[in-house]
Amino acid sequence: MKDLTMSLYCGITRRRKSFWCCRLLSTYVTKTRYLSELKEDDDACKKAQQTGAFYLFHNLAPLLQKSEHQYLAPQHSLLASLQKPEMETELKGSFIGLRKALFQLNVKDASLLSTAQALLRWHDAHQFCSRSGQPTKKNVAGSKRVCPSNKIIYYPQMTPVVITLVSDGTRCLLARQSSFPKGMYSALAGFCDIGESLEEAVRREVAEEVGLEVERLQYSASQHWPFPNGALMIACHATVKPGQTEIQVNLRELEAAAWFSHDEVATALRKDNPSYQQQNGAFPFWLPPKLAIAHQLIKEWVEKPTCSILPA
Ligand SMILES: NC(=O)C1=CN([C@@H]2O[C@H](COP(=O)(O)OP(=O)(O)OC[C@H]3O[C@@H](n4cnc5c(N)ncnc54)[C@H](OP(=O)(O)O)[C@@H]3O)[C@@H](O)[C@H]2O)C=CC1
Ligand SMILES: [Mg+2]
Repeated sequence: MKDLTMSLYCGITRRRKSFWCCRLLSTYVTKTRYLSELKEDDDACKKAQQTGAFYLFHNLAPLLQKSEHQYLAPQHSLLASLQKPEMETELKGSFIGLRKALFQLNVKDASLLSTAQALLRWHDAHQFCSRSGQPTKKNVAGSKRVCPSNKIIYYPQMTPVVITLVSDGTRCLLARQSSFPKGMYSALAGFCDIGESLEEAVRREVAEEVGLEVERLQYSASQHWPFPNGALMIACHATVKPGQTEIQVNLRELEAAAWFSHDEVATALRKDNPSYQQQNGAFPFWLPPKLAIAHQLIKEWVEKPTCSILPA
């Protein structure tokens, strides 16, 4: 049972009724302030847990129910202690790896489960103070851990990753790693180095991976991404100078990279993930699923390939 209780993640969805202010606040502001209060106030958080809704995890795998071609993520109120098999039988579901299920969940559940898993993984990896070596203690909300001997507070950390769709004005550059599913190409991604700005990370990653110099870039959006250990994906469009488009693939990082025409990309975007192999043994070209920010970047480019981009 220890595993299950350790892995409970509190996703409180019901608002406290007694919360009021002098002026009328929007639902979003009220909810945000309530959640912020729960992070600071252990007693309020314990109280909220009595009426809150929970996702269940076991060894970082959420409890899900299979329904046709999708997974459902049921929420539960506080549960009696049960062993894993009884829990699965009782709740008519099973604990399934997030990597397997993520693309078959609705957007809200996928986002909450990814956040919950990242938080659980961080707690699991920060059981001890790196200064004193003593066990750290988590607050009730799970928003921080404190070392009782020297009072150092540890907050959950995120790793920034840049993801860039490079264009030469008419084509876009897509690449694949050998670990990607067969035939899938994506935008260039890379972890930010310590001390780097977002712009510097984009320029370095593009130079390292495909040997090109970025001339202009434009921020698009960001996304929390649960794999491999949770990252903040920061997505940008970038252009290279016309006439300086010869790719030199860094084979230590990528299996292949190539320029793709607007038509090729627009056609691939309309297709689902093809799992079949063609007669010549090759796999058809396809793109990351809708939930991935790479898909959003590529879709934006297809819809507006010549959007104005700022100097890098
Ligand atoms: N949501 C989306 O649409 C997409 C998300 N991604 C995600 O972006 C992430 C980064 O892309 P990727 O091309 O692999 O990154 P990189 O190009 O930076 O290469 C990864 C390598 O960098 C090293 N590295 C440096 N810093 C870190 C760190 N903080 N954590 C882990 N490894 C680090 C590791 O090398 P070593 O093992 O030798 O130490 C690792 O194998 C991936 O985790 C991937 O899941 C990628 C594409 C699309
Ligand atoms: Mg990379």
